[in-house]
Amino acid sequence: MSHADESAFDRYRRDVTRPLARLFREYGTSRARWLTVGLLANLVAQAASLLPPVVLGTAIDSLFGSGTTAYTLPFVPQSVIPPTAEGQFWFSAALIAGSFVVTGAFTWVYGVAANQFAHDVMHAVRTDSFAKLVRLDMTFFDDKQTGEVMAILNNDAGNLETFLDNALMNSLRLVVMVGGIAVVLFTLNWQLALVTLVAVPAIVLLTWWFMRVVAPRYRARQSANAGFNTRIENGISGIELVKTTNSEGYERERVRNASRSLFETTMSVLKLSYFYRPGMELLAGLSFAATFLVGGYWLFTGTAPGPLTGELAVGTFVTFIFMTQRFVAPLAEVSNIVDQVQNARASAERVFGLSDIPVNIEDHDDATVLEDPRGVVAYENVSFAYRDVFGEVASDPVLESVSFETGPGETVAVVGETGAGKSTLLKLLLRLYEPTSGTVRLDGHDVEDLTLSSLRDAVGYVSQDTHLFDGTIAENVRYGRFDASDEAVRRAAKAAEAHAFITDLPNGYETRVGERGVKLSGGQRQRISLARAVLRDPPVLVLDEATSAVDTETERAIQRSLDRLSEKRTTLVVAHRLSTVVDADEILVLDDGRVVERGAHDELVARDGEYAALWNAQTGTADEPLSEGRR
Ligand SMILES: Nc1ncnc2c1ncn2[C@@H]1O[C@H](COP(=O)(O)OP(=O)(O)OP(=O)(O)O)[C@@H](O)[C@H]1O
Repeated sequence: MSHADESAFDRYRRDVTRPLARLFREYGTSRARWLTVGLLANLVAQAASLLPPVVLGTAIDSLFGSGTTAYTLPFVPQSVIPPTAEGQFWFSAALIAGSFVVTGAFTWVYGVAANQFAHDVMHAVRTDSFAKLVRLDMTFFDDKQTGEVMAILNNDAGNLETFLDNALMNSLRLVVMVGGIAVVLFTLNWQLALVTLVAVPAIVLLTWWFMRVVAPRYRARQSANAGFNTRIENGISGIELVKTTNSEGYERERVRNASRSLFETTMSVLKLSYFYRPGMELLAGLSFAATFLVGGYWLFTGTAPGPLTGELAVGTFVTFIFMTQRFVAPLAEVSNIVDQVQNARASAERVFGLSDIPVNIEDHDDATVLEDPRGVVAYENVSFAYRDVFGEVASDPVLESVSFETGPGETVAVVGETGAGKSTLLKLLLRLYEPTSGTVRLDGHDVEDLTLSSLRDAVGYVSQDTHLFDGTIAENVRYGRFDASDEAVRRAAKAAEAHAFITDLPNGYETRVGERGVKLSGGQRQRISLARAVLRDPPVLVLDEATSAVDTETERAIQRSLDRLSEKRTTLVVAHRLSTVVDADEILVLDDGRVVERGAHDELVARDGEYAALWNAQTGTADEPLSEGRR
């Protein structure tokens, strides 16, 4: 049974190095303008917000009360400061108001730029991930890890966005705040600054420890989340089976287990946060208390405490107190930032894990575009075994040395017991999988040497699983030939014996099907799929049990129109109902991946072998000795 812990993502994700750096490299550099504007605006906004406490401190010492100290501001040339006390007062007021205006304006700029950057990156990540997804080999989808895929496109993209939008800007704010405050405080009074900032190394150490310990726990939580999604997705898509087999309890239990694992992994992250968050707040608070204690004592007694020397002005102390408070708020945010960074790291690993899964079935560099395909199909000694996503053989041989040839106007039917390899044989022509040995040719070209689009354009394929997209009937028939005219859609539907039932629907061809529309029967769905293939007017038609769900009469009608259609076409069919293949030019009887008999219907019946037994069983014409001989 597949489980999120063993998925293809995990294998490739493990090898992703420095995922966040890669995110910037692959997505950030081309959008560097927004990022730079955002970062610079953030820098200016934060720097401006540090000004008011400094101005206040200076004003207290030089303008208010008995203040006699000269009016000076760090980094401000004396020449721009007015000479009179009144001028200095208005200057201070203007600086304070101005700094708020600058902070407001630049916060707006940085908000716009950061949002633009983050959402643009996310848009690219989402679309790239989906583009990669549809390129992946079928083997990937055979694993049914769709829940995990959805998690990448939803959760992971969201986590990265929070990181790019929030965490990135908040960490810059933190660096500017702590760095800017440190510079100002050291300029004002380096001794008291040492007291205020003594907690910083401890804060750095605590954060470093937290990030190291929490990282694997985040990864486990993300895996558990994906596993939970997969579980839900599987349960819902198989709901009919769940109900008809009374398995609601079983499914509930499986979802409960997946949810418990999500709960436990989340708690294991939170348990660490319980220590980290209060630890940070405590350290930041201690730094505030130490500043108040040492600075307050210094002012109160008028002498520098302990080894400290010199004087402390009241205004400087006020600036220190304000600044220390400014410094507590961003520090308390560190835990959020760490949270977002860890989430984003795990998400980026998964996004790049997906992007690193190799695609084996794609156009070779020198692939040929098949022009004017005729439809000559040849299988030469084709053997095949299914492989897993990692390219390792995952099944016993499914096909062994199968050879046949066919061309325009001919029909080859493949029959045999269930699991004999019939569908697999047809899928190799579309290069959904590649043979382990031997060659499949179309018009003399190895299908592996053709471009996938020209190959698949030349082959109309109706599979056992008929899929209809949410949309109108006409849109569904048109799928793959999006520019087909209404008239062409009707003609195709008529050929597939679908026209009559479609026109009976409330809105005819414009009736919506799927999630929000009319539900169709299995036979109706098959006929729409068939119309879709017919509309594409390909030289090769591959029909895998394409009429198995329609009644015999409709099947005959379809057969007649297909016969007309297949006059110039090459047709490969898989059918369980042998009555539909009696007219085939050649019938291949597959048994356990080998062609055990081949020939036209009459020859095969006369040969009295495997095919004759199947035929007799289906038509009920078996005479006793034959059927006994078969047993
Ligand atoms: N995606 C897959 N991965 C691994 N094994 C597979 C896969 N699809 C099919 N098989 C195996 O390959 C064998 C042939 O399957 P295939 O679907 O070709 O048989 P079939 O003759 O078309 O059967 P049916 O008549 O039931 O449709 C089976 O044993 C099946 O279990």
